[in-house]
Amino acid sequence: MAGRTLFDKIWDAHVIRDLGDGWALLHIDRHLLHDLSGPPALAEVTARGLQVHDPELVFATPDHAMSSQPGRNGLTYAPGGRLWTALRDRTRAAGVRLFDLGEPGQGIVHVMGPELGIVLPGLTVVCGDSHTCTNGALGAMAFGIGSSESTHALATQTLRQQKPRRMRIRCEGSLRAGVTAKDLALHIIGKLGAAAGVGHAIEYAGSAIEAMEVEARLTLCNLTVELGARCGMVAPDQRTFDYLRGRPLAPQGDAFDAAVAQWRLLASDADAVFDREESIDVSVIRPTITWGTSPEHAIAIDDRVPDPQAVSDAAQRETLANALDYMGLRAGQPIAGTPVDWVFIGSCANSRISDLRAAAEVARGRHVAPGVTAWVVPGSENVKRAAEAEGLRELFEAAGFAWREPGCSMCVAANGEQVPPQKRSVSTSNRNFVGRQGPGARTHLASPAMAAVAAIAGCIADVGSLA
Ligand SMILES: CC(C)[C@H](C(=O)O)[C@@H](O)C(=O)O
Ligand code: SF4
Repeated sequence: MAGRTLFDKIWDAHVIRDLGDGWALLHIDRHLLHDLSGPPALAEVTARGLQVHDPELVFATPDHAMSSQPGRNGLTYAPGGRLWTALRDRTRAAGVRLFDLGEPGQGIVHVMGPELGIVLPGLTVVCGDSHTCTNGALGAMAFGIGSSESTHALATQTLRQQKPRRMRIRCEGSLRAGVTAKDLALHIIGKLGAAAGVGHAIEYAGSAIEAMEVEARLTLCNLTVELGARCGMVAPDQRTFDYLRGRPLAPQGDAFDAAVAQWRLLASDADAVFDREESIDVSVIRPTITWGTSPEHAIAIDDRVPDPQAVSDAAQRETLANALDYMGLRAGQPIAGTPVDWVFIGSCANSRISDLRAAAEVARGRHVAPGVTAWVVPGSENVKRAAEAEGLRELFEAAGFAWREPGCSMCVAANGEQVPPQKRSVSTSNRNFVGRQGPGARTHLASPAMAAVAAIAGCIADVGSLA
């Protein structure tokens, strides 16, 4: 028998029944709920006269529609208040554990799952949210699902799924100073295109991944859905085990060591065959930022925005021209030096403690440029408390950044916090779609260090360019 990939091994271990044609009924180990997708799925279970099958495998937290205003509660943003109340009522009725506002554990769902040890190697993890792929960084098979799937999973703890093709992206070499997992992710999407992963589960491998801290792997896997793949993963290794040891919901003591022995077996076999293989030399990557309205519109900081006239395909030419127009940029202009109005440091892509430290390193002893509004929104209550304990809040506030409460905030503007029309934002989030941060808002995706540099410089600028 040919060797198996990491994905194959987890898939095989969860098949309850082979349904033919590549379809199978899978056992689901963890189901995460947030304030937008959780309440309707829970309501539908009840409406059908069903019950949550395994409430102890389901975990909930409010994140999307919650105000990030200091001192907020669930009602501060009124439309979110209805969702907050529904999530509280329905999780309580179903016996599902809720990590509520102000409690350790609350946060962006894809930040709190790994942080609490809810997500573990080898598990199947679902959530009604496309960035569930983030969790694959721990060696889990994690993917976003739709609302009827969420209802199905709540009622049965199973899901009917079609096995995706397997793709491996080998990342070899060393990242240059100032180049992060975010730059790598944007570089990969820019190079392969936003549809490269459609129909595939992606495994990131190679020396650059082995050298990468777990939080950086979470960032990389987070952007997998922007490659079109539902699932991105990294084989669990010693870094993973060290990250997970002692997490409150991970196995403890001897049980943890026994689990590690099993987790070590999950890595793809040396003779495993992937349907597609890509190779990236990470040593050539420069700090990377998007110029347009798709994550694939990624360029190096010292590049120029493209000229649509140089593109032969008419449809592609129009897409680029529209993106330039929306973004208020001129064909061929250097991206560096473009003035910015807003900076958002947050989102499930980049709001963990290592992200905040990277931004703080830039902000230390400097000040946000006049006319720039800069926010730091920690990814979770635990990240917020850890950052405050090490003085990052004071550091950011002294530098003129606003320090906010944890949640999705301006990543998707579902809590009413928006970048104003035609204003330009550098954001550490993962989507720069038209209107993503508010109607007419212009979003440039970048790393935390790049975002902090933009806040200080008042324009898009290279990391390390500050005096
Ligand atoms: C609102 C939610 C369902 C959505 C998602 O699925 O990803 C959001 O988190 C996003 O990032 O666009
Ligand atoms: S932070 Fe942004 S990308 Fe992540 S779950 Fe929230 S809205 Fe989606």
